[in-house]
Amino acid sequence: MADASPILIAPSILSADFAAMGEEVAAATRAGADWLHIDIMDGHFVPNLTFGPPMVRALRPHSHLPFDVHLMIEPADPLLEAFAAAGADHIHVHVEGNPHVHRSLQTIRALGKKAGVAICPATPPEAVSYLLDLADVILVMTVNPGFGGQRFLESQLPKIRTLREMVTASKRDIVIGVDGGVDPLVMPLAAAAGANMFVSGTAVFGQADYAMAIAHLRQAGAGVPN
Ligand SMILES: O=C(CO)[C@@H](O)[C@H](O)COP(=O)(O)O
Ligand SMILES: [Fe+2]
Repeated sequence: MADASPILIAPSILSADFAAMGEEVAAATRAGADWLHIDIMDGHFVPNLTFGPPMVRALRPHSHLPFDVHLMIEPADPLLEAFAAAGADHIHVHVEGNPHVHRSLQTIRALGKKAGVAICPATPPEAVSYLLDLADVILVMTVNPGFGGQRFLESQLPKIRTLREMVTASKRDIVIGVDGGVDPLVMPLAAAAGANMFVSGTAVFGQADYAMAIAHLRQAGAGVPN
């Protein structure tokens, strides 16, 4: 998961134009995104519905960037193979709602993909402590999952700090991502707490100039000691 850039920006297509998704993905790619974040919602684990593997497959030709697929579905296991086959590069499974999440991560890795574990605001950081041997990414939800455009929960900053300490102690190269309400004001706070991947929907796709929006986020998080 090593990257030349210490800061990874992953625009979330949840805030893109659903009627022009292929072009939106291509535009975010041209604009300098590092990963593309794809939110999968099932109307059960979260109170909203988005799309499934066919959308991931349809978008695949529109970008060479890693597809970062955030599964807000319960259960996730029956669909891991389908998302991998559709073109997902990283697959995040929630610790909540997936009692055998360690096995889910094993499955994702066996499929040749990066394994991510996502953690909701009300879940303590210790919930991922027995997953550090497998996780490539920890995705810290900084809003309650289900919708874009919510306010960043500053209550999650101590959790990010704790997770950074846990990752350092594990001696594994695990990306810590933040997802929800990320904008240029939030960037230095989350980066200082130890995040190095930043999902942003509204602050990218809600702007007229995606390249400027991504550059602004990157700049705001750069050079922050953690
Ligand atoms: O997973 C989710 C929401 O559940 C996120 O990926 C959102 O799509 C982020 O959108 P903004 O908060 O940046 O608008
Ligand atoms: Fe997400």
